[in-house]
Amino acid sequence: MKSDIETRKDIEFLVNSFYDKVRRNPVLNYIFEDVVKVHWESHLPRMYDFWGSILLGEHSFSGNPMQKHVALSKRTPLTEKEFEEWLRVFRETVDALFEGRKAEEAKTRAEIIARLMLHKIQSA
Ligand code: HEM
Repeated sequence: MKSDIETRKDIEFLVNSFYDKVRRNPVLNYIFEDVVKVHWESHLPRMYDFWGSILLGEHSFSGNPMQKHVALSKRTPLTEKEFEEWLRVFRETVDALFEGRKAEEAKTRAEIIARLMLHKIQSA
């Protein structure tokens, strides 16, 4: 049986596994590699902090993801298609690795945030 997301190590495993898949994903990869040329060494720790704050109450993340993604959408299309694919890969990653209340919460929170982001992008 799989266990739930409980520790910072679990968060790191989830985030690393998710972005391993994103980096092999034809819909999403070019945004990270070609449009933004993401520095993975700094992006991944920010994402550990983001999810650690949401799921473990860490208070380690400070930033403005909404504003960042609105700005990103001016450089490359971020539509329902990209968000659906992001969520599909995220759900698939969570379900492959974890099971439990926090795992469910991760998927629900991702969906709520994605919906809000898309709404902000469409009304920007
Ligand atoms: C179409 C879907 C998405 C794409 C293509 C995308 C892409 C990106 C990119 C390229 C960055 C910038 C990395 C950098 O500058 O180093 C970023 C940052 C980030 N993304 Fe997304 N993202 C998507 C959806 C989401 C969703 C749904 C969430 C939350 C559930 C999220 C959370 C974040 C956070 C927290 C950051 C860091 C912001 C910061 O550094 O202040 N993203 N994303």
